[in-house]
Amino acid sequence: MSTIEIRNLHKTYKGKRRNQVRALTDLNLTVEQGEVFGFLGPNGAGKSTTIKILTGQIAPTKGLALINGVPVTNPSARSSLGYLPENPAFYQFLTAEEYLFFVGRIQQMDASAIRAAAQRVLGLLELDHAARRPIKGYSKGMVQRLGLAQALLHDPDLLIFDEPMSGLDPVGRALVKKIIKQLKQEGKTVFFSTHITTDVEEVCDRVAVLVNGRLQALEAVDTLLQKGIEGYRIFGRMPGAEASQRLVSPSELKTTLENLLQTDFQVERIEPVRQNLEDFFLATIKDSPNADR
Ligand SMILES: Nc1ncnc2c1ncn2[C@@H]1O[C@H](COP(=O)(O)OP(=O)(O)OP(=O)(O)O)[C@@H](O)[C@H]1O
Repeated sequence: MSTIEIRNLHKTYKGKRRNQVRALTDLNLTVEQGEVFGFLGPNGAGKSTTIKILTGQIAPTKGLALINGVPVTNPSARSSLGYLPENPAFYQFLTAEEYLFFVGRIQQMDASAIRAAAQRVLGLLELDHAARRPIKGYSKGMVQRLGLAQALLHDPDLLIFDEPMSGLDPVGRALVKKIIKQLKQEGKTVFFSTHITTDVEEVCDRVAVLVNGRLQALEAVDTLLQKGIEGYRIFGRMPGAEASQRLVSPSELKTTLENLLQTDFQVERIEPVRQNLEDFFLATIKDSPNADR
């Protein structure tokens, strides 16, 4: 059974004066246990809409979403779910410690479990120094990190993060990526939306690209990077000579190496020259027939 299953999902928002917005059209995808899954798409692609459906906040117009086989309309689907919304907002007058206590109570944790878990997540998100300060004095990055802390508090098996790196500086982004990798090592499933391709490239097993509410691509990140290989750079030197390098196409690699082995050229290393995920993402959006952002 898949951890997340999305079947033929459609969502149309009804605007004023019959202005309808079609946010999702026939979306199908599954996320398996232990996967880190990147949900990539430009602004307005339908990422938050999908996440709001998965977390039971809005209903789809048509189709079905399941968590561990349970329809998301059933609250028990969310029993082991940690969720970070796109723009987390908190009671400004509470301290982080107080807020986490409030969240822990909602998760039906007892006081001593909340205290231990709060200490753990505040440490993980590097907020321990500010734990007793009112949230109103927090920077944007601290608010985002508190959003992640509350999602992790009850140690859920599935994490759904809507743009987890949003508003974070490079140090904060690196910290969140490290946490996502740790979650994977613990066997957790992570589904997160973003429009930043490097975040996906560094931490995700698979990526789905959504454009104007339609799934345009769904691939393993490794496969994508492998597919994007445009050539190889061979580094080496002739005895006593300066180091040199040459660029060959994938089809030329074998013969070039065979020819080099007939000479005294010493091959020092071979590096693939490839498109990155950003190139793939931009090409996917460009090729999309309905890219009218
Ligand atoms: N409550 C709503 N009422 C009407 N239209 C909406 C509503 N929420 C979202 N939309 C529209 O649905 C489409 C998808 O929006 P959504 O927020 O899901 O995209 P997104 O991929 O999360 O975008 P972003 O990266 O900018 O957050 C957009 O055209 C948006 O304007």
